[in-house]
Amino acid sequence: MPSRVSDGFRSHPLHFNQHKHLDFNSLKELPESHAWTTSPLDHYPCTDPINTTAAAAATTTTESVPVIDLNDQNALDQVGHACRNWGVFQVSNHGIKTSLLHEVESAGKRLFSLPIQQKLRAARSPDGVSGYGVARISSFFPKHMWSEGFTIFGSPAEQARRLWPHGYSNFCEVIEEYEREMKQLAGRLMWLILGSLGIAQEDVKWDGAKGDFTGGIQLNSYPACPDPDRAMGLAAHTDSTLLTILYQNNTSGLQVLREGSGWATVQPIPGALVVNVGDLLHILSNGLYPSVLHRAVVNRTQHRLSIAYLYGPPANVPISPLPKLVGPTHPPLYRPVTWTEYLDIKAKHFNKALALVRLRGHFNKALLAGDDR
Ligand SMILES: O=C(O)CCC(=O)C(=O)O
Ligand SMILES: [Fe+2]
Repeated sequence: MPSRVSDGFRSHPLHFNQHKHLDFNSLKELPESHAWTTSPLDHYPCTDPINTTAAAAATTTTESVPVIDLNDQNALDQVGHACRNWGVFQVSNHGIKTSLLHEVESAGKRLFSLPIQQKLRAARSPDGVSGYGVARISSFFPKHMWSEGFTIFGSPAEQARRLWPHGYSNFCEVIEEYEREMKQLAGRLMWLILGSLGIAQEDVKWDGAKGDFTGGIQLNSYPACPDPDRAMGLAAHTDSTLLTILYQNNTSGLQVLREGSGWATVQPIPGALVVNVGDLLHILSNGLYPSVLHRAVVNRTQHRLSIAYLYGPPANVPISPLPKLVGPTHPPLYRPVTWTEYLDIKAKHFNKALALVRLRGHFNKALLAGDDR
């Protein structure tokens, strides 16, 4: 990860010793620290206070997230429709071998099944990016989440060596291959998504780009939970990425908020990948493609694993609404912001970040003044 992107995380250290590291498998009851007083399923932030309809819906819906076959000749139109109406879709025929998906899944399982003391040897440091720990968004919520995570930006070797001093090479090989393949797929998906907005490669200038588009891997583990209705796997959030590609094992848990309808479960489809619009694509598209609010719920019997590939632009490139999408009747809604700067704002203001880079000066100041963190 380019150092300047990691600066976005480092400027707001997360103090993990405030957070409880649990040995989830040994617990027969949900501890108070993890029991959400109101149903956690009703607890979610409003991403964009200007848009209150999203915040009004707390119910669930049986509607299904679109599934798109990338080999379908109508894939471009389907992607456009899904991004505009959902901010998320599933893809099949994406070119990633099922065997690689299975390998990365078992690498994740191997990691999370280690004894807690061993995992803590690779704990993410308070101002660090990579390693084992609780979700970064934990500090914004009064209760802990029923999950553990492992973040990898850059080479996995340093962290993997701490976990398995004598046998880390297989883990690293799998992760590195997964990173390479995901980066390629993410690039392809980004141009497909932009293509669906009528944007070609020559329409976009990545000003002053130093370095490459890049990504990181977030492994998430959600152990079976003795009291799932009072627990939260991962609280509602949007991703601070251009886009995220998520592989989930055969256990459901991911839910996305469909505006006007409620929370829709993203049913796992063997071999398929979930693609969601992140905050930076929301900005590039001038709000046409919404960054989707999503969360993970847990269940009583099955362990769930998910692997997110978090894709973003070169750290120093200002991201702003694309010129082709703005005009006299469509003024730009967001100011330019680099990935590093955006991560910094998100680390400090979480769900208010997108509203804070929105071009409404007086409104943003009011938001900052009312910041309740
Ligand atoms: O586990 C999931 O399904 C969601 C994970 C997620 O949202 C994330 O890692 O940002
Ligand atoms: Fe996410």
